[in-house]
Amino acid sequence: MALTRGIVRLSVCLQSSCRGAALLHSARAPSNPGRERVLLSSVRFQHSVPQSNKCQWQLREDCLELTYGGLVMHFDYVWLRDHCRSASCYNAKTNQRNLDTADVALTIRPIKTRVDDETLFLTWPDGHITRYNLGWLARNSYEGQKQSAMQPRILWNLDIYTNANVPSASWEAFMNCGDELKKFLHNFLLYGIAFVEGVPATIEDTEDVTQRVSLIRETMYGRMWSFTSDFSRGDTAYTKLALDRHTDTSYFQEPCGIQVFHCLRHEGTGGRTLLVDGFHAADKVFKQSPENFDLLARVPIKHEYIENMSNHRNHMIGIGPVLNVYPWNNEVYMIRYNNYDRAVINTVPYDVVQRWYVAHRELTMELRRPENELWVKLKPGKVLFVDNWRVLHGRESFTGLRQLCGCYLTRDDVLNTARSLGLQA
Ligand SMILES: C[N+](C)(C)CCCC[C@H](N)C(=O)O
Ligand SMILES: O=C(O)CCC(=O)C(=O)O
Ligand SMILES: [Fe+2]
Repeated sequence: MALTRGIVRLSVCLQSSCRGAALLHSARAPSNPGRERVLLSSVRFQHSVPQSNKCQWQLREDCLELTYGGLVMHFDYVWLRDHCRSASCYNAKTNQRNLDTADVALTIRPIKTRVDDETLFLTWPDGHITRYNLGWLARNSYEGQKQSAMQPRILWNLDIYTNANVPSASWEAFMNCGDELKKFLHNFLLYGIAFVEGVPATIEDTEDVTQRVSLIRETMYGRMWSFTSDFSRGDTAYTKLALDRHTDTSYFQEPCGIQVFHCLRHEGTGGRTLLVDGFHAADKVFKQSPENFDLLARVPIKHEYIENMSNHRNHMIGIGPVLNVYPWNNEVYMIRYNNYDRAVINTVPYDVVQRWYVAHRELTMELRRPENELWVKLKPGKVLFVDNWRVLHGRESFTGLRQLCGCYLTRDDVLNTARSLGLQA
């Protein structure tokens, strides 16, 4: 009877591992190496008392299987010893591990196990007792992580973004009030773009705005940069030409996380900014052709920046797939897409190259659908933050004098600020 229940639960678990296409899961159904062992196992499930309690557990040969809150979880025994949060194993003041993991026998198993209410108690061979809150285990289990997104997002096209009526932050409130900053970051995390309005049109004031959110990521373009179409640098950005949608610094091993733009002046025509949600396009590819999604997530692609100006010489190379996904849930966390800066493809054989071009074409078609394009004219006062790991930007060609200032931000520091305000990031 208990064994039958175990099998039923396992099949539920197998199904649930395929859920969540919104996370951009790959088509490949995860294999479950534990399945056969459960079918052969004759170990009985233990119920925590009372019987009606939602927790069940059994000590299997190679792991502790725990069913709690509708989730079947498997914990390796060394893991259970290693993550002990007792005062001697873990310093709660610094949130650092004290225990030396290398001291744990790789064959360790608890000599006594019990569950009461919300706590799992494990007694180890040396008498040490580890306590785990069941909710903590559920949140920190592989099975739990697999089902949830690291970062909740709203994937958008023009309609979705327009209908959401996302407010811009207003400069005064943004600079002085934590709540306005929190709302701004909340929107930024959801949509990958956010605006602050009413900012004085100077480089200094733009810098002050960014300092509310993060440290600046200095690059070979400088800390705060300000540029016009004077071809002072060896890149198309420094001309009046149109730029198709792209992410910046794809030629860095870690592309810049966030880009800030503030148009300080424009006396002329054109020059609108184009924004496209790269994750929305990736999600479409995933749903239409998982094999293409897989290629974009696996084939390593080089991007390169070679600048040979008299006063600026740079050679940058970055390598990584177009879509970077978390392997445990296939959630996309970074898109690297810049057809201008993409370097020679020489990391895969020709037949993979052929399939990769097909996949790249499908993604490009999605990125180019007019209904996915958001066009905005940046005006003095309006500062735009773009998640450069998610939202592609471009610009219309223009005439006249156009001066744009801005900077890149360190992603870690933006997320750090968001977390410190209580946001999930
Ligand atoms: C923003 N700023 C003008 C400083 C740099 C422009 C960098 C342009 C480069 N092709 C890239 O996409 O990374
Ligand atoms: O001129 C613009 O609006 C943006 C140019 C660009 O893509 C960049 O500076 O990264
Ligand atoms: Fe750019």
